[in-house]
Amino acid sequence: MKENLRQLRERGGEGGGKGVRMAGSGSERVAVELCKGINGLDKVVLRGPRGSSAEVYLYGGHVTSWRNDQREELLFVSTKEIFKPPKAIRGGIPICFPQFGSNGSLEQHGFARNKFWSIDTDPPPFPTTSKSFIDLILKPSEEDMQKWPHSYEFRLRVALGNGGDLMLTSRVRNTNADGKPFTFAFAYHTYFSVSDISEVRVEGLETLDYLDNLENKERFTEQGDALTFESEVDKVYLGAPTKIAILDHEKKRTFVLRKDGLPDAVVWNPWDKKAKTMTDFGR
Ligand SMILES: O=P(O)(O)OC[C@H]1O[C@@H](O)[C@H](O)[C@@H](O)[C@@H]1O
Repeated sequence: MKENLRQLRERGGEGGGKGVRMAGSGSERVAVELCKGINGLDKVVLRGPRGSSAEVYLYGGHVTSWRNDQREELLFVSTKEIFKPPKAIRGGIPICFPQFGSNGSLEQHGFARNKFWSIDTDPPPFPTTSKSFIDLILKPSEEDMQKWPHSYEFRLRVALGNGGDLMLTSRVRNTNADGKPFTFAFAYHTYFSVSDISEVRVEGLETLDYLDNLENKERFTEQGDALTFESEVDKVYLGAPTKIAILDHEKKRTFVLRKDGLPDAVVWNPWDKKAKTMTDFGR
């Protein structure tokens, strides 16, 4: 990665950005490019060898785009999103940290999605076969420490695999001077782009217990086959398997999610009524 970043700094990329070109591919695609996004915010563009790409804003450490080899967008970002800090970006992959939802005294989903992350120039080793990846880091400011008195380093690697798969890896290190332990919650709050929601089903969560956020977090057991959507859904599935699939019949596309070290899975769809109350939510 050091080499990757050194090249990123030293070579000029396209569009006024800084980039590293795909070695030996014969193509002009830049594997990692730092450039300006909407409202001049810094973003990193990752490009795979056959057309796939991803975009990561340093604001929020937020993935805002993921395209497959056919260059189809796989993530939803609201058309009403204004990309103006300190508001969190609506869509893509918000990072929830150190709190999920309203389960604590901090703002909803914690503060990491409202912070400017940095490019991590010297991350601890983490092997990858991909050339298209970026390491970001978030450390608390003094103001953050007033709200949440723990010192940490949150490292996020976003990697685009050679087959166009997107992989996010998070590492949180306790840097408290006295070594005092702390607890935190963490989630990737991914917005997948789907067609007609009535054509979508989720496999892998059936028969699990869940906490229903629409029923005061009461615990229920999921019945029946795969999950389908007929109204607003906001459920936390407990002890979810490592593999979950989202099948979109209309688009004839399946997302296969693999997770490691994250016990639960949240399914949220605001449906039309709640979506209309969210000023930044639009297709
Ligand atoms: O609007 P936010 O803060 O990004 O949260 C989106 C949704 O996130 C879900 O996880 C919450 O359970 C919902 O209640 C919330 O509406």
